[in-house]
Amino acid sequence: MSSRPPIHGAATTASLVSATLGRESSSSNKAQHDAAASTSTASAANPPRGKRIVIKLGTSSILSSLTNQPKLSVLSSIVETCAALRKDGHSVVIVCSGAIGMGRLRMGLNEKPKSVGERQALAALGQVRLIALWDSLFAQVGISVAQVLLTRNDLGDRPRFENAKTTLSTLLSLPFSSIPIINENDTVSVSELRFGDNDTLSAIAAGIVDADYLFLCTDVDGLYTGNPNSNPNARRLGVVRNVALARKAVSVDTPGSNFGTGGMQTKLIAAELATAAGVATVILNGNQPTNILSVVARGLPALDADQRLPNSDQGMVSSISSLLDAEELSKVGYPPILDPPHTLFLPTSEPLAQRKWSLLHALHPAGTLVIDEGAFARISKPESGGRLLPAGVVGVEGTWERMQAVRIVLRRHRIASSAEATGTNVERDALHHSQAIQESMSAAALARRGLTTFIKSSDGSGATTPIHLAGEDQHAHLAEPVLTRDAPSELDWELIEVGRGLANYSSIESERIKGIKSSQISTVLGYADSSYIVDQLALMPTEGAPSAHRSATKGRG
Ligand SMILES: N[C@@H](CCC(=O)OP(=O)(O)O)C(=O)O
Repeated sequence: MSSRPPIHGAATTASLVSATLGRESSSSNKAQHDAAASTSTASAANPPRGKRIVIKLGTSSILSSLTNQPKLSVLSSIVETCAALRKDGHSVVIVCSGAIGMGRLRMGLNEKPKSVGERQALAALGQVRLIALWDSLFAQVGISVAQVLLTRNDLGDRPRFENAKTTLSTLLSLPFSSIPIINENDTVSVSELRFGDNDTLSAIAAGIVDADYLFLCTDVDGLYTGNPNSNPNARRLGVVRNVALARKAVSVDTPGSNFGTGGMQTKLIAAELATAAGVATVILNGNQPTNILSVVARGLPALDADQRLPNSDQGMVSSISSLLDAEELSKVGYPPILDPPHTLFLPTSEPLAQRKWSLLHALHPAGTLVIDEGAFARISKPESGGRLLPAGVVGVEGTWERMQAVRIVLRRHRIASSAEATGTNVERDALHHSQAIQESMSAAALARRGLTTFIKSSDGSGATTPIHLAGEDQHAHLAEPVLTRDAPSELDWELIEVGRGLANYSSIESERIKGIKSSQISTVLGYADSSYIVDQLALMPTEGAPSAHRSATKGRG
């Protein structure tokens, strides 16, 4: 992730920081690097850097489902926990739900709001109470809080994303050194522009502030394979190294709360987003917030790089367990059963750079550019520089202005998807020369993702021949492979999201320049601000992954 401004918390003490640092090694993860730097070089000139910690509090952590009243003792404990973290040099951001619940409490309503208007009105009535409560509690320990309300739209383009980042960084730095308290701006969020749950919002906030830890506080002790209240065989996951694989071990029957909108599914999505940004993510019980201190003090297991999973392996690794087992943990001096109880998701060993992570996960895409296979082959090459020419664009969907984020969706033969699914065979009756060009481009793109494309004989013998990739470069100059057979029917195509980027042209302009050469842009539009239709393009770590953003649908050609 990118560099950050220095953190100025309260005066640091040796206690928790040194306990944390002492456990960590020179493993590849960001937190460990930071910690190692702190232990070895701490001096007045180079003060130890505390952790940046995001704490997400669900409605169930704030309000009692029995009395509907604020859990004052829990809230006070959160305040004491945050004060202790800051005293030890860490900085804290809170993402707090509960505006609608507080609004219901204020207005004496037992029922959940039915209409959007009611929800928005209750959020407006409740948010003021919520922040007033926090303000008065934190004032007791001399800490200033700052209210930050965000919508998806506020993170819709790079300038607004950077604004949010600057505001949060400034709030955490001197002379402010405050605790930002973030919530979704429910009063103006409409359904398609909502985060919907604060788990996702907290993961995005953790990525924005370049956090070391994200704590997802909920009403159970961690992530269980089933509902521990009804299933005696449900067990809590300990240290998870791959969220996508862990998801498979978890039943949909995991508990959520009555008050909130999230559940374990949204926590898994949040963990996936945050760990991809290099943020260790912890699910624990919000009724014992002081447990956060112990988890931060213990630090992360000191693993070698090969014991961790890189981001690009999400969903594709079967040989390594998604969980660290007791033996692996004891080897690195880590308890096999986590006490206090929680589930720890390790950050990926190769966190995405923040620019790429924000494009893939944080910026809200305003629309879609559909590209052909030739264009996909070109943008898959490092030398493409993350830029897309208009020539390879075959479709424009949605409405956007310049510099807004857009999805890049590959339109490819449905047949090619079987290559991805099986990793081996493509059935094909015959290949015309021009089709072979297109196949080789597609095969090359798949090969760069570790997949091989084969031609399977149609004589029933089952013989397969790998597509030879040597010719790929000699065809790379072709702007658009030419098909000699009839255009495929719409059933022959499938659409799959392969990345995201920032649009250099609005959707209206993009519609006019799609499929043309860059040299023709000024003729068509009367001006040409860029030869590329998209800049700063980020491809998904593996094709179409992560699953939360996967969009594989059959569509029109
Ligand atoms: N923004 C909403 C929170 C949405 C919500 O319920 O989230 P959560 O309790 O975390 O599942 C509110 O403040 O009421």
